[in-house]
Amino acid sequence: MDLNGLNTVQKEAVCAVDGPILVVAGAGSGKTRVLTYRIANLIETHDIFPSNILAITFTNKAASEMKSRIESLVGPVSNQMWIGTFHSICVRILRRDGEKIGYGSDFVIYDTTDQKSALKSCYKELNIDEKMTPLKTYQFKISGAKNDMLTPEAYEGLYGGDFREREFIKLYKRYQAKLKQNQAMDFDDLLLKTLELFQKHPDVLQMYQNKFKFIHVDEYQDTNRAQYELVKYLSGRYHNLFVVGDGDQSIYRWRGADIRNIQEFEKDYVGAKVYKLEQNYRSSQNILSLANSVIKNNPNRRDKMLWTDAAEGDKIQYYKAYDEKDEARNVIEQIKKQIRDSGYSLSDFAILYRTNAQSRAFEDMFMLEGIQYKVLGGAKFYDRKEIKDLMAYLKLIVNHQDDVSFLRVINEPKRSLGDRTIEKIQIYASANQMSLFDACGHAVEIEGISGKALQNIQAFYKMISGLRMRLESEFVTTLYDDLIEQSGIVRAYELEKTIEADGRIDNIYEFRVVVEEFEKRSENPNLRDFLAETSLVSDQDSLNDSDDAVLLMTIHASKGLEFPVVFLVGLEDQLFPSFRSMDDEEALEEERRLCYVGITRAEKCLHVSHAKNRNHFGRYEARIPSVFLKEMDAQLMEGKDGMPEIKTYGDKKTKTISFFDIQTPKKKSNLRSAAPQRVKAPENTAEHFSGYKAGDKVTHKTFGSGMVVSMDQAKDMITIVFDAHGIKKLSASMAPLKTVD
Ligand SMILES: Nc1ncnc2c1ncn2[C@@H]1O[C@H](COP(=O)(O)OP(=O)(O)OP(=O)(O)O)[C@@H](O)[C@H]1O
Ligand SMILES: [Mg+2]
Repeated sequence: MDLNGLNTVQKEAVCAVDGPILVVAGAGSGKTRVLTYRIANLIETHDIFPSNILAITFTNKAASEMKSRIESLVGPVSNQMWIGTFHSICVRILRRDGEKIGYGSDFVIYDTTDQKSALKSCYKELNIDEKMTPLKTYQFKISGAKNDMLTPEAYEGLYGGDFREREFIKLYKRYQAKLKQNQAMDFDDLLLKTLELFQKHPDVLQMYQNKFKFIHVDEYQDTNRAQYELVKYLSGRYHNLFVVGDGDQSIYRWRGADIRNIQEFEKDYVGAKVYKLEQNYRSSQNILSLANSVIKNNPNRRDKMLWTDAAEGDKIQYYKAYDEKDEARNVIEQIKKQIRDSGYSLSDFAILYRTNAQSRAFEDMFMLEGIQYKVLGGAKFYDRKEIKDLMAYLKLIVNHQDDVSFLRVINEPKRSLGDRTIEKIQIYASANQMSLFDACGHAVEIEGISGKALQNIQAFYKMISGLRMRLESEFVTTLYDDLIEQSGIVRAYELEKTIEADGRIDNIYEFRVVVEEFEKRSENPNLRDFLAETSLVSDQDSLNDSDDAVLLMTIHASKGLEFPVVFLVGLEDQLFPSFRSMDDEEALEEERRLCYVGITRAEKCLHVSHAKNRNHFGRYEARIPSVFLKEMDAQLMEGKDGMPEIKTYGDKKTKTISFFDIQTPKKKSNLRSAAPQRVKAPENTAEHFSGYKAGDKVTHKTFGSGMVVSMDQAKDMITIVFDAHGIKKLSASMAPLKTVD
């Protein structure tokens, strides 16, 4: 096997075969690359069967990237290997063997929204007031208990105490019972139930221990207790466990991740070999030094040497914005400038922020300018109402027991069924111990349901049962098409005749593309697997590599990824670090690690910014720059737009001057340029404009056909009136426009 793409230590780690192995190293040092090569090497050089290999990654995207890299190294035999996230591996195990602990292979997976609806009905049944205890509070508490592997009973044993704890325990028990009754599991359950299966059925565990002779885990620093145990169980026989990670990038403490798992690996796995990688291949020297100037403020960390062969590179670009709109405006100006001056394309840029809500200011500005962008995670595709509805339909087709999905779609689109009618179905179902859907099969017997309501319920029952009968024999796309047709969901939106409804119809067809793609890539496509896969779509997964668009995502979602140019925005106290962490030392350290992750995503160029004012939940507030910004080594940075240039102060004597000490300079003459720096129009802009003139007919990728109204060369702006979307001002050089003859 060709190991030329590796340095000496990387090679040693790749070639180590037996026993527990830990690779610890800073960001961008090739940990994921080593893990990938090692798997290929096991197959190629040591003739290990791919079916004896397990690789656990942090996101589905990382899994599919690894799959294709391994496939390119060893060919299609790689298909027999298990690669996936903890959750998807557990789904696979439970689909095969879950019946031993009382789950049919058709169990459904509840995402956070389903989880909330289930909780909501538990609240109702137990008379818990949502105003006193928001759903989120107990949802979080349940997840916390599960991450610590505490069942309701175990939790009760530990914290039986006061009224609120007793209320919580009651709720936790009811919630678990409800899930069981619906043949459903939430994300945390997937891990717990797998562990339960292994504990109760040693023969099943043994089978998997024998199968997975070689086990790999990427991003090991972010494993929680349950994940740690799972790995421990699976590797219990052969002890061939290969994990890679970086303590400085542990950013999921709030989800129960325990940094000690990596710190104590050598104790947990006796005889473990440890490799440390020190060369960074991702970032320029300036970016690395900046990352170090921040992370070194965390006490209790192992200091790592991280160096690079790469040149110093560009200075870090700093921008103090007036408010969040100005921050977004600056980002777009910089993107345009770098595209013109340095030949980058849109997909080379990523905007990273602390909270999802920050994306809006950027989205608005991108839309205004007609620049393609993509938001990873957040309230995008899979969170949309119509997609949730369709998922619920599909879930109900697969699993009739699923009351949560039933309630979501029974009256969607409207079937003239009032709350009273639904209540009657609920009463009948619970009296006869059947699911709500099954109760619909007995609708004639239900007191008080007759006429139109009865007909509609029966039609609904017939439709879902009919689709279910064809589950095994039909293409998933055919089922999907028939569902749309028979449920009347599109027709109902068509009747609304609003732009919003049109958008929803578009999404429903967009979702069909998702189904179709699934069908193309799976060996044995079926609806159950489709649902399992889509329920697990994590933040990173809506990313489609081929599209040329600027990427927007939270720093959490950017883990493991890399981009030529990164904008780290919103560096303000209370936002980043988040307000929750301000008085909690450990939480603040976690935020600092998050900042380290953000900085180290950048390859060539990093921009950091903060706003002096920000609209925060509808209030306009003055903001204080982030403590992390103060920690960043000022000498590596370059100011802009009215800010003093940091470089001017970069002589040796003033080396320790903090970035913020120099914001109000005494001597003006020290400033290199205090005047706002205008982006110089590049030589060839005229050509862009000479391409268009007022009256030209054009087409735009998103807005369709339209006519040029006017142009402003200095601002790189072109105004177009679109047939279907009205007047838009777009960037002349970047908007995806074509002239029509
Ligand atoms: N020996 C090498 N020669 C050339 N490029 C390398 C080498 N090792 C790693 N790289 C490249 O460096 C970049 C970072 O590697 P990789 O993503 O594996 O790092 P990582 O340690 O997993 O980072 P992170 O901590 O962010 O997950 C990738 O583009 C990878 O292809
Ligand atoms: Mg990695």
